[in-house]
Amino acid sequence: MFLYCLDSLTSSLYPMCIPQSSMMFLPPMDTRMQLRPTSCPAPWIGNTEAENLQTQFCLKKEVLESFKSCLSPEKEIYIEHYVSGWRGLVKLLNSLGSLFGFISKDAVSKTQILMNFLKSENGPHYATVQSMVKFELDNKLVDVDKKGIYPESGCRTLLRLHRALRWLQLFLERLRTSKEDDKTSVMCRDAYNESLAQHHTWLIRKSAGMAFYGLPVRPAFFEVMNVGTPEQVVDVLGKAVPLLYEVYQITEELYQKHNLLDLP
Ligand SMILES: CCCCCCCC/C=C\CCCCCCCC(=O)N[C@@H](COP(=O)(O)O)[C@H](O)/C=C/CCCCCCCCCCCCC
Repeated sequence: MFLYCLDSLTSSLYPMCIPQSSMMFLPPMDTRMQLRPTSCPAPWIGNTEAENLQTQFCLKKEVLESFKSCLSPEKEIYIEHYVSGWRGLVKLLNSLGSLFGFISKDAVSKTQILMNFLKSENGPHYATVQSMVKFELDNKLVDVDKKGIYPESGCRTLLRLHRALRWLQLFLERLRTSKEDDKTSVMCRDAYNESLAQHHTWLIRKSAGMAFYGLPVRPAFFEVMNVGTPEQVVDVLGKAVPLLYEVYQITEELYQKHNLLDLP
């Protein structure tokens, strides 16, 4: 069945395809059709009033630039810019509607944990992923032997985002090479099954699976990215995907070297 959803950024209607069998999982129609005014953000977006104002999202400025700046010439990863890239993505996610609220909340809580470390007295140790790993390992602040004593360590928190980065990279690559009629929900689901899903519980997998049906169709999705024509979107994605892959690979190798890839 086709539903027409009000896009909170463009205030236009976009169609999304939802199978009849999934309708029972969706929020009531009045919630789905609600127009969220730009001055009335979801409550989990940012830290300050200013941050919370939902200005128009720009993929290049808010995601690509942040992930670009997060790599130092020595290939260290600056946590501040890494987090800022995720916050840009969360902004985009929030603009897609309340169906994605549970995903957005989790991403915000993870970025907040890392920001809190950065702002703490140990902040300088959290400047880069490399320095954070060294600091937490040297001071035994990580559950390397799987005890679950440090459920909010920086290493464990970043690992969750790191796994999500793999999903993002796979999803964007599918989006980049897709055709106009290809389904975003299928691209998203396939990328998810290939990456994050194996780390999630049954309930999260089912909820995520339902949420994917609420994704806008490809042309509407491209519009939300606010990059320009479909050709320009494809061009930007062509730059974003290798960049995300590089950040992912650096983290993956670092975590592998220190046996941190299975932190509970
Ligand atoms: C340029 C276009 C980009 C497309 C838009 C992308 C927007 C993505 C924004 C945020 C992505 C969400 C990142 C989610 C981080 C999830 C971390 C995680 O795995 N958390 C789980 C484990 O944490 P702990 O319990 O061990 O602390 C947690 O259980 C998860 C809860 C929420 C569900 C996460 C489902 C993730 C689905 C993949 C993202 C789908 C987004 C679809 C929108 C395009």
